[in-house]
This record gives sequence, structure tokens and C-alpha cells, in this order.
Amino acid sequence: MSAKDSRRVYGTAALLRRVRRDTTLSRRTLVVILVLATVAASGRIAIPVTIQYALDHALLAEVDAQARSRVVTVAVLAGVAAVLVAMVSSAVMNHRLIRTVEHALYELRVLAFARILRLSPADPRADSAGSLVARVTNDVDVVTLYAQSGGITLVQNVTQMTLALAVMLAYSWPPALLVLLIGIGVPIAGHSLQQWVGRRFDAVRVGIGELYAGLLEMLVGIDTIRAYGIEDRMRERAEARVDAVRDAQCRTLWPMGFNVSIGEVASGLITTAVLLVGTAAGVGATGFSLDLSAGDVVAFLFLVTFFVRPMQFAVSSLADARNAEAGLRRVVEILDLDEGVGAGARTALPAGPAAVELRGVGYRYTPDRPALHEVDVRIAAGEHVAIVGETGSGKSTFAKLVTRQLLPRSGTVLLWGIDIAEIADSALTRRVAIVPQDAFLFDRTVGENIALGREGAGPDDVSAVLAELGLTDWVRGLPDGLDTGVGQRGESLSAGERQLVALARTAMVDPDLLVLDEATSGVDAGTDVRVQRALARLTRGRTTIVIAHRMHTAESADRVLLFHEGGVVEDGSHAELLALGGRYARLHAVWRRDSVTAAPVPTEVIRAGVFPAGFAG
Ligand SMILES: Nc1ncnc2c1ncn2[C@@H]1O[C@H](COP(=O)(O)OP(=O)(O)OP(=O)(O)O)[C@@H](O)[C@H]1O
Repeated sequence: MSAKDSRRVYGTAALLRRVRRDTTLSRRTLVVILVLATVAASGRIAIPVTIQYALDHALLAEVDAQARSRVVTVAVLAGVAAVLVAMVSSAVMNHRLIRTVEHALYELRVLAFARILRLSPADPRADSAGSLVARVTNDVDVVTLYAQSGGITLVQNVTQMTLALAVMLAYSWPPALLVLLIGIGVPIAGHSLQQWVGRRFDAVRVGIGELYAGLLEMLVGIDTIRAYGIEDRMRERAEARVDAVRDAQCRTLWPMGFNVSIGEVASGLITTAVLLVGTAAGVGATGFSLDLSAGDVVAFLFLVTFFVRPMQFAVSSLADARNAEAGLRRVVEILDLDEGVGAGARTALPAGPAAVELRGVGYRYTPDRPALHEVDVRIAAGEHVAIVGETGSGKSTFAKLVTRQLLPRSGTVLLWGIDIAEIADSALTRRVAIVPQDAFLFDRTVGENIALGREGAGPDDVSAVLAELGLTDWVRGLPDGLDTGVGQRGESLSAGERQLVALARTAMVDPDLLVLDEATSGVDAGTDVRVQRALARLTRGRTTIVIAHRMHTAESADRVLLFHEGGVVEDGSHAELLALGGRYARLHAVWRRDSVTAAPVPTEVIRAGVFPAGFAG
């Protein structure tokens, strides 16, 4: 069983209970729908009863013409009234049912979206983005479609069958019992078939999720696909996923076919059994008399039809129900995923830059290999620390732990001396910011992207922040200034410009702990100077942790932490670590050689540096 399969598995009843728990779907609404369905079914069932009444008390009875016509008139009027009542209550029930289901699905969709936004990046059960999208779009739609067609008729059919059976029992219990036995036997006999259908539809829904995931990945990576000329290979992969969905859908055909025939066989069985028992009783072969009038027989046969038809329909639409159930299950499963990392309730935090402490912190993404182990580090308030180390040494994991994107599997992370798990989300996001290497920009204007950093921020706040970071001239130079659109994911801006927007957005947050993953992408010298200046101003007065990819960043930090194989192996100032002559000194020598032989860093950039030399908080 894979990690993703380890989610809670919901049976139909548990699934419906879960939906009721998470939505405002009330028991009262369900009762009202059931009452309306019963009234509608009663209206339909009343027809055979009126026919029986007319037959027994007028058409086949020895009464005078006046009495006959009175009885027929009453029967016809009652029949018309019953049809009208059935029509109106059926319409109201349909409306209620669709509205209720739509509302519940809307609520589920909203909840699922909210949960996706708060998903823990470390939850191994979380799907890829595309598959999650499929869950809140396609899977919800399948349920909606079913509710609007099969769901309504299922409610109507089941109520009609129940009522028809009750009236049949009132007419004559032996054949009614037979109908009941066969009626109960059908779902029991078809149980494994239903499970078979359910499994096949689960596979279809998973396949559709994977198809979405592949499509989304291709759209996001379209530039890379074109750049490497791998369109054909990607198309083949996409086709393979489309084929997989088609095959999964084809595999539902056999069980669905059997499903339909089960309904047909059952209805044939019921009709034949009733006729046989009726005839046998009529000729005295059963040893008992059914004692039925001609009207009763006609009414009974009508009622059998009223039982058999909906049963046939209900059984054949069970396949659609299984598909909808599979979709609903995939939506509900999202709600079971870890809701981000545990947010506490503490909102009051000490003022000023954060002191950071890790006590015996360990983290592993997979059970077999720790990404970090037994890390003990104290970073003083206002200190500027550079994190260096080879790729895969645990730098990003460390950054995620101090910003609570991950919670430690062992040990404790403390900010301002408080366990990070106790701090409320709102407080943490106001005081702690992380700037990734290539920050994500939304398809809005430069000004709007920056303003996102602070709730309620307007153009004046944005301008003030830009002035603070020395970026006013840069924004003025953009085609439409602050109103310049950045395009999808910020594609209309250069990598350096995207960094500037991200830095300004972070400055809006005005955090007391700043964690930066230094950009490695090539930025032209002019923009780089701007970036470094903005960084120098942004980091001033804040505890800053930088994952350093540049030599001068480590050189100018107060302190350097060298990571190796998930642990801090060297800790000290740049000078101290150089003097130590260990890993850092060797890494630094390689950096130095590469920066001389490959791309010399402009002196103005070195002077600007993230941590200007000599600056200590
Ligand atoms: N989401 C993940 N799932 C599984 N393993 C992961 C995940 N993220 C990181 N790892 C593993 O954890 C270890 C530490 O990764 P981490 O990203 O912290 O290293 P890093 O020093 O930041 O590397 P880089 O400089 O390349 O970003 C690596 O072995 C990495 O393969």
C-alpha cells in the first residue's frame, strides 16, 4: 500500500456521515425531502387504488347507473388530485434536493480549497497539484451531475418501491412477501458486483486525477519542454495517460452491463413469481386462497409494475451512483490531509527581532533517510547568519523548520524563546517571512503584488516601501510604473526584477525574522546591484538567515553555519571558519576559484553585499 493509499477508506455510510458533519446539510432538510418524496410516491401509488375502487364498486359491481357514475366520478377526481399532488410535490422535492446537494457540494469544495491552501508540504499523502485540482473540479462535478439526474430518481424510486410494497402487503401479503424477498435478494446478490463496479470507478477517478496532474505539469513546464524539444516525448506521456483513463473507463463496462441485466432479471423474476403464485392460488394449488377481487388483482399488477420499474432503474443507475461516490470520496479525502503544520493559539509575541533556537531538531521526509538530525543552534536576536553547504545537506529543510513550513519530527524550534508550534498562524505570518529563490508573482500589477505583503496596503504604502529599499527609480523606469502587469507567474519581468518585487513585498510584511534563499539565477549587473542594495536595507535590524549561494554573502555575515549531511558541522564567523581550515575553508576556496575563473562578481555588488561588511544587526 503506497503512502497515498494510507488515507482513511470511507464506506458509503461513513462517507455520507462525513459529508453531513462537514457541511450544513441538516437532518431536517433530509426529512423534508423524504416527506416530499413520499407524498409524490403516494400520489402515483393512489392511481391503482382508485382503479381498484372503480372496478370493484362500480364497473364490476351490481349497482345502478347513478351509483356507478358517482363512484367513477369520485375515482377519477381522486386520481386527478393524486396525479396533481404527485406532480407538485415531485417538483418541489427535485428543487429542494438539487439545491441541498449543490449547497453541500459548494461547502465541500470551499473546505477542500481551504485545506489545499493549508496543506503541509511534508504530507506524503498529498497529491500533485493537478490531481488536487481534479478533486475539487472534475470529481465534484461528477457528484453534481449524478445528483441532478440519478440521485433524484433514486430517491423517488426507492420511496415509490417502499410504498408500492406497503400497499401490496395491504392487498395480499403472500405475493407481496415474494416481491419483497426477490427485491431484497437483488441487492444482496449484487453486492460483490457493486463492489466490483465501485473499484472500477475508483480507478477511473484516480486516472482522471493523474491526467490533470500531467496536464498541469506540462503547462507549467511548457518553456522547458519547448527549450529541450521534447514535445513528442511529452505528448506520448500525455497520450499514455489519456489511454489509461480510456482503458479504466472501458473496464467499467462489463460490471455496468451485468448491473443492468441484474435489474432486468430481477424484474422478470418478480413478475413471473407473482403471476405463478397468483395463478396457483387461483386454481387452489397452493392450499390457500388469495381472496382477491378482480379490482385487487388489477391493482396488484399495477403495483408490481410500480415496484419493478423503479427497481430496474435504481439498479442500473447504481453504477452512476458508484462513480459519484468515488468522486465524493476523493473530495472528502482532501479534508483528511494534514492541515499544514500545527498552528498554536499564541498571538502575543515579544517585540523586536526574533531569537531563534533549535534544540535537538531532526526531520525526515522519508522514513529511511533523515534530512536533518540532532541540530542544536542558537541565533541571537538581530544576528545575520549565512547557511552554506553542499546540495542536499539540509539547508532548505532548516529554513522551512524555522519558518514552520515544516514541524520537526524530533526536538523543538523556538522563536523568541517560544515553541514555534504554540504560535498562532496570524502572529507568525506577520513576524516571520521567507523569500524563496524565485519568488512567485501573481498575474497582477507590480504594485498589487507588492501590496499583497500587508493587508489593506494602498499605493502610498507601496511607494513608501519602494523608497525605503531604494527602488523608486526602478519602478519609475517600468513601462507603467506600479501599474505594470507582471504576466503569468511574473513572466513579463526579468528574474532580477521579480526578485525586486518579492523583496518589496517582504518589506511590506516588515518581519522580525527574515529567511532568504539567495537567488542563483543570472541577473544583469545593474539589477544585481539594486537587488543587493535592497537586500541590505531589508535585512537591517532584523534577524536574518540567508541560504548563501554567493561567496561574499557568507563573507559579510556575522556568522556562518556549515551544513553537511543533515547536521551543522562548522559554526563561526567567516574568518574563524577560514582559520579552521576545514570544509568551509575548502568550499570557500572552490567558490573563490570559480568566481575568478567563471563570472567575476562586480566590485560594486561586493561592496553592497547582503550583509554590508562590519554591520552587526
Ligand atoms: N519533499 C521532499 N521529499 C523527500 N525528500 C526531500 C524533500 N525535500 C528534500 N528532501 C531531501 O532531504 C535532504 C535535504 O534537502 P534540502 O532541500 O534541505 O537540502 P539543501 O541543502 O537545501 O539542498 P539544495 O542546496 O540543493 O537546495 C536531501 O537529501 C533531499 O533529497
